[in-house]
Amino acid sequence: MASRIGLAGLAVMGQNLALNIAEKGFPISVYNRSPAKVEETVERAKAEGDLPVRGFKDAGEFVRSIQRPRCVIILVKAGAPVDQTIELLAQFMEKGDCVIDGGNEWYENTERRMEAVKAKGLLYLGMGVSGGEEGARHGPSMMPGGALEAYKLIEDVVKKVAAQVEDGPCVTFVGPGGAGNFVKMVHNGIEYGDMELIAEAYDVLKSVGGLSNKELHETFFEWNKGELESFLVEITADIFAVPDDKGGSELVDKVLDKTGMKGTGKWTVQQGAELSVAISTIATSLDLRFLSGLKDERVAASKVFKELGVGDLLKKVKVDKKELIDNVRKALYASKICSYAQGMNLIRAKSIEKGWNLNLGELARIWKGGCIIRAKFLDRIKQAYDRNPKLASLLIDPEFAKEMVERQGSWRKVVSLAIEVGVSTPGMSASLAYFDTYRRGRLPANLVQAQRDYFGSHTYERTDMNGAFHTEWYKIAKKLLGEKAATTGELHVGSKE
Ligand SMILES: NC(=O)C1=CN([C@@H]2O[C@H](COP(=O)(O)OP(=O)(O)OC[C@H]3O[C@@H](n4cnc5c(N)ncnc54)[C@H](OP(=O)(O)O)[C@@H]3O)[C@@H](O)[C@H]2O)C=CC1
Ligand SMILES: O=C(CO)[C@H](O)[C@H](O)COP(=O)(O)O
Repeated sequence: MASRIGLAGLAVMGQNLALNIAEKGFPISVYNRSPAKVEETVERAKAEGDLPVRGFKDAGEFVRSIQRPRCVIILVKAGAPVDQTIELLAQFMEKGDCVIDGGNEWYENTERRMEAVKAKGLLYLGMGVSGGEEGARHGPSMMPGGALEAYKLIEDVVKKVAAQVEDGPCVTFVGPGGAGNFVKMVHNGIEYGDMELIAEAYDVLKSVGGLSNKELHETFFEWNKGELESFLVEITADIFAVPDDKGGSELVDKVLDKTGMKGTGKWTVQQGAELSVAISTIATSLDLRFLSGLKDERVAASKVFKELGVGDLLKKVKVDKKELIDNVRKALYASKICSYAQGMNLIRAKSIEKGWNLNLGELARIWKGGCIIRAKFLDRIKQAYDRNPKLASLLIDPEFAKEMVERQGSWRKVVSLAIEVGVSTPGMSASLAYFDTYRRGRLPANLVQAQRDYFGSHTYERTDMNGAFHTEWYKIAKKLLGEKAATTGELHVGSKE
């Protein structure tokens, strides 16, 4: 009997997603470039409950083993491997069949491929999948975008395979074109932000508060019972409890402080710049990955500044641990709100640019389970956008605005304390600065505009009348201040260039 669906690419994600699909009752054919992974997957399928998985080492036999219209999920390395896999499989696919790329792909590649396969009569979906190994195996969050007609071909499968939350499966048809990949990309940008903010909370608690790994485990464990309840806080609590199997204390202390990355966070920040959307918390978390990479430089710099006395700043503070833990919890929560607000604004900006008509509330809903950023407060983010789909920013949703105001005192204390003792909290600081900038009706941007007009005749607008204005700042200042300088000798005129 023909399989309901096929999956090509049997590394971490593909292998686990294939077993998940089979376990949900959909017979599946699997294929991988290197045959060893095909055997491995089939063996796992047997061992994990005699699941209906059929392995193929020949691409043609693989495609022909699937019921028509054939749907094939591809889960290989993003970029050229996806093109090569499509080229291989498309030879055997027929009009009406559907290719679904489940990788972390650049959305424009999806749009290009969608057009390319259309010539052969094939349908195409770019479906971001989140949840890592565990999620893929037992229920990920999935973000399919492309042709609705294509989504309808796999809707029954993905709805069963996705993580299930109280208001449905964590999958939805995101939108046309590369919308699914774009949304997954921003999900990953938010993931970077969350991880950086959690790391800063850890640093403050450990470096300033002197918490042991045991205390850190207990703190994060407790936090996970409240407003911060989330997958990343949960796994952080676990990490502090894992001993080093090579001896000594906990393993986390032996992990080199250099963060790796595959690219989706960088794309998110590039898109922020492209669309003129401030995503400073997310951008800061990317910068911190760059700075973490400069391990040798940082070690050398720490010696230079220690000799000059900066390394001793920490010794000067005494903190109340309980109060610090409470303040850091509130600072982390408020910072997270800023980060999610930024990510959502980026998605909306893209949606407007591309005419995708994305539903932010529904996106928050499908992130409630299965994915890496799953968190209790996503339900409230969903509600905020359901209440007002045109909400300019999460920050001004009445519920979130109130929460930020309630936490701003603690937030400021944590950031000030960190600055005082020289422990950097760039993500929390960037979030606080974002909040403080966004909530101010008047910024010093008037001075920047005046400077631009002074040196480049770029013109400026006025607060009290319409139109573009230019002032001969230099000439006026020279005349006015030059005269004064001549008489008092106190004032000086700048130069035009
Ligand atoms: N790992 C994770 O936690 C997550 C990964 N993703 C994304 O899912 C996708 C798959 O990720 P993952 O499972 O980690 O696998 P990898 O990204 O490590 O890719 C390995 C797979 O790609 C195949 N491959 C590599 N080059 C080629 C090629 N030129 N032609 C054909 N196949 C090729 C490999 O085949 P072979 O065995 O023959 O080398 C193998 O099946 C990626 O886009 C990734 O970013 C998304 C969410 C989470
Ligand atoms: O997509 C993912 C989770 O959602 C992957 O785990 C991704 O690899 C994470 O990004 P990076 O490797 O850049 O930290």
